[in-house]
Amino acid sequence: MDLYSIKNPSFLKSYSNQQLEDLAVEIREFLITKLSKTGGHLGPNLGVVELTIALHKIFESPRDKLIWDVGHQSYVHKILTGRTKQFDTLRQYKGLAGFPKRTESEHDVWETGHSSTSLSAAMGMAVARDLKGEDYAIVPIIGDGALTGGMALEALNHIGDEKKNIIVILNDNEMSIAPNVGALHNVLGRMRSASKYHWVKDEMEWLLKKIPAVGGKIANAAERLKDSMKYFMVPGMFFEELGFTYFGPVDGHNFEDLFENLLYARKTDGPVLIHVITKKGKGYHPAESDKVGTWHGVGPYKIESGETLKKASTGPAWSKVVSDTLMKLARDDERIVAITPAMTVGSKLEDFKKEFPDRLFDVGIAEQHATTMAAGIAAQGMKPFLSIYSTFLQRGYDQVVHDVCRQNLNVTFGIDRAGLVGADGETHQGVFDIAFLRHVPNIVLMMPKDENECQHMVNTAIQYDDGPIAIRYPRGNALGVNMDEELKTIPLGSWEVLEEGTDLAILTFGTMIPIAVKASQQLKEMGLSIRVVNARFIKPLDEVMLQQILNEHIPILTIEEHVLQGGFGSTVLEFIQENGFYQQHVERMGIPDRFIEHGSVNKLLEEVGLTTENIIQTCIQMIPKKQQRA
Ligand SMILES: Cc1ncc(C[n+]2csc(CCOP(=O)(O)OP(=O)(O)O)c2C)c(N)n1
Ligand SMILES: CC(=O)[C@@H](O)[C@H](O)COP(=O)(O)O
Ligand SMILES: [Mg+2]
Repeated sequence: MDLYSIKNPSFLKSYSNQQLEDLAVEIREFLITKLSKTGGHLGPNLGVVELTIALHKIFESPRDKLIWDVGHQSYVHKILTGRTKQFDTLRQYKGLAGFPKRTESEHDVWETGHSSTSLSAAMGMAVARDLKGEDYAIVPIIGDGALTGGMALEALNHIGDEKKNIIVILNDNEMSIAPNVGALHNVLGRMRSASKYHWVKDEMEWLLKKIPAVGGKIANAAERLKDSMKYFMVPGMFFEELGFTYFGPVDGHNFEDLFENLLYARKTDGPVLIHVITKKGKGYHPAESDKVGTWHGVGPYKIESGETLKKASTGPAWSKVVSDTLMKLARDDERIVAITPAMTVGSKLEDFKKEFPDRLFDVGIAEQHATTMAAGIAAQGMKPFLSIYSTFLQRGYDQVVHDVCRQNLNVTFGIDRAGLVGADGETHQGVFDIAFLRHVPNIVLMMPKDENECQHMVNTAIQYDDGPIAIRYPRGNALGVNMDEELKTIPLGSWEVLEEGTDLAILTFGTMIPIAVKASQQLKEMGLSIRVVNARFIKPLDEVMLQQILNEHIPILTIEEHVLQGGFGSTVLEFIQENGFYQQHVERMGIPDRFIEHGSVNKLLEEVGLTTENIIQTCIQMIPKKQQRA
């Protein structure tokens, strides 16, 4: 099959199993080759090649609804639905998205990116289908990692009770990003080793009923016996007890096994859960043998060796600066405990885990639990450090407000991936956390300009015992500046002037500092004197310095790699209004009121106007002409 000729999955109906096997080989080769150039979620997609083919053979997408949980494993689905030729642009600006996208295809019936939403979406679609009297299959595909997400369990609870016709495909590869964790993972482990429960049950009934006269009575007795046998034969009665008909374990790389179970499930009334066993990274040795999670999401690599092609980086990964500093502090401070919701690898906490195995907790994809657990740890006088991506902290918002800040507990938030993240696109941009945190009483919120200030901020947070405190830092690598030997504490709410200036003051922080300084230096050559202030504390503001600037009656420009609505600039505007500076000229630069799609961070910064050139133009427009002539 020429993958580029695929327009839709209908061709699969006429394919023999051998042809499907050949197709699977072709798709694997395609993925390994293409992603060696573009990068992407190679491991997850290599694991679902046969499963995706089987689903599109048995079901009629888009009439039947395939819902991909997280959606990082939807590349095969995208190939089978006519998007092969777009893979050269995978996760690139205006290119093919790395997750399902409704504007890309009618087969993408639900958009994902954040984990554990598929079952709730499926239930919603089932409610609508049944109320409208329509008839089609609804098939969420959820991984064993995503199943540890709280909302997945909320949905299972509801679906099982409402008895909706939904066919849940549990794609169990024993991996989240890293090896999966949790009691549910252990239950699945017992299920994986169980024999095929349903075939044993049905074959036995069929045989018993064949015995003339007596058989019927024995069959009834056996029925009662069978139900009690269930408890022995299906250790994972977990799903049956929740109201699902459980099928499994099914070999997710065996078409016959997949077809039998999918066809059986399709004619079964009520909710069904098919427990499919797959191998993450199947077909590419480096990914298949990955025990850490390196091949979950990768950059470009050499196919032969599996060696990833490292981009020239300036400084260390921001996440590593944070975790190394935390390790240094943890050696002398036994109060410190690190928590991650399933992102040990991404947050560079492997070394912390090695050195302090009893003081690192990977709670699974459970951000709400992680946040309130941190509160519980702090309530007992310890110092929890919750390392959590900005975008995933959105899941724990109520826990931040209700459990951490309201009780004023000493939780430190390491808000990783703060700012534009790039290739993962709009579901992952870390551009809302200032807006959803700064208005919460008791929280301190800061962002370092470089890795040296970052290590001091981690220290400042650990030494701070007056309530919750958050450091936000970006994805990728720091600037490559020198690191002080000794850790310092930074006075809370203290900003610093980086460039002196008398015509206009730029207030900014974090990743925007370099372009603000560059703009100021270029404007200086044009005769304009632009102050650049490192407003490294977003809450509390440095009210003394801000008051001084306001008393100079010079224009103020705030710049942030964060949404404008409710961001840092809004905080400055509120202060100005509350302090009666009604004539103050303020302009704000930041991310506009829309979702920012995937692409390189530099390209996205350009798209939203966060560039040196745009800062220069904005400053020129803000400074009165006469002043410029002076
Ligand atoms: C709410 C949320 N938290 C964390 C993540 C990061 N994440 C993406 S995929 C993944 C692991 C998913 O494991 P699983 O569902 O088993 O899929 P697999 O990669 O094994 O196919 C995680 C933790 C996310 N996308 N959403
Ligand atoms: C699909 C998903 O949510 C994760 O795999 C995410 O893509 C990881 O992001 P980083 O690459 O920034 O760790
Ligand atoms: Mg998994």
